[in-house]
Amino acid sequence: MAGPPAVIWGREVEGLLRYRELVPRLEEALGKFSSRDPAEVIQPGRTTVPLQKHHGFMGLMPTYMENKGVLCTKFVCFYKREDGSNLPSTQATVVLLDPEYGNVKAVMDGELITRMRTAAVSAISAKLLMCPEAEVLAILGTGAQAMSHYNVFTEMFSFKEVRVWSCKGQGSERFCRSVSGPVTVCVSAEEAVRGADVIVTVTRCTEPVLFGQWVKPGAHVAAVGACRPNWRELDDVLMKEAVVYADSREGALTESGDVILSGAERRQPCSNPSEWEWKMQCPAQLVFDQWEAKSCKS
Ligand SMILES: NC(=O)c1ccc[n+]([C@@H]2O[C@H](COP(=O)([O-])OP(=O)(O)OC[C@H]3O[C@@H](n4cnc5c(N)ncnc54)[C@H](O)[C@@H]3O)[C@@H](O)[C@H]2O)c1
Ligand SMILES: O=C(O)[C@@H]1CCCCN1
Repeated sequence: MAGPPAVIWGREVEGLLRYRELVPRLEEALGKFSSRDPAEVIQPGRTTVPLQKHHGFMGLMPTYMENKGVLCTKFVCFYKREDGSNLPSTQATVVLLDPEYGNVKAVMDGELITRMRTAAVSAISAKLLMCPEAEVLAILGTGAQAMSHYNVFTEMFSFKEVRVWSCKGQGSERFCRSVSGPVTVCVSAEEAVRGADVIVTVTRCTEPVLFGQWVKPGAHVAAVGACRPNWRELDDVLMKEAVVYADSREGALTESGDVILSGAERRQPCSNPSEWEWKMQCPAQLVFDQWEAKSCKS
């Protein structure tokens, strides 16, 4: 008889997760996911339940890695809070099961896991796609994802300048206090992104905040925030000019408002997966991925 599950919460998760270990594991797992070998990763598109009364959604994100013996799911609730409340916009729990018996082995606080996993995957996309001489990073948004993106991007790369912008300056002060390096706070999204080599969009907005006319050719954009089919962060111009990469084609075509609503041309996947579902990853033990659209303005 299996014992009760381990509960790994809050500070304990914080003490265990390090980008230097997480990033290579994610690279490996996303590569396996792209291979489409069911013994490596089975990860159906997530099921999303609207929580209309609370302006939110619950997503169920199961994954099985047979070869690794990892069976797990994440439950994530995310909200579009308009009331100025301080409640978090994302809460998550990760449940790890024994694939042979089905018993729960561990229950983990998924909030930090979500923050770090998402940012790590964006950083991996930059590692593979950004121009090697990239000097300027711009982050649109100043919330939880903005901070985790700042942390992993500055740990993995040497930018000369990091700029940040948020709607009405919300959270900029807290952002500057919380991160450990220099930041330039910009008064407009345009000011932040003009001339930037890498742009991360991590806002909760539902209309475009990043416009193609501001983005310099060759810039790499990690578009993270618009994770519902009717939410946007990038405008049609940028989407149509960009080469778009996603870790899951199905996910992007089901959940990415930027992909779905822009009418951007879709190429069929080709025999070389790196051209479409490239060597992107999705986590291993911490498996619970979804889509994440990345574009690289050509
Ligand atoms: N793709 C993924 O895997 C993934 C993972 C986690 C979170 N997300 C999404 O990323 C987004 C950011 O997540 P978070 O946890 O940092 O949220 P957060 O609430 O901590 O921060 C949101 C930021 O967006 C800004 N903002 C809100 N409304 C805006 C608007 N209309 N225009 C411009 N900026 C606006 C806020 O000022 C804040 O800086 C959310 O939409 C979330 O659902 C996606
Ligand atoms: O997959 C996730 O963890 C995120 C949480 C927030 C909404 C979008 N998806």
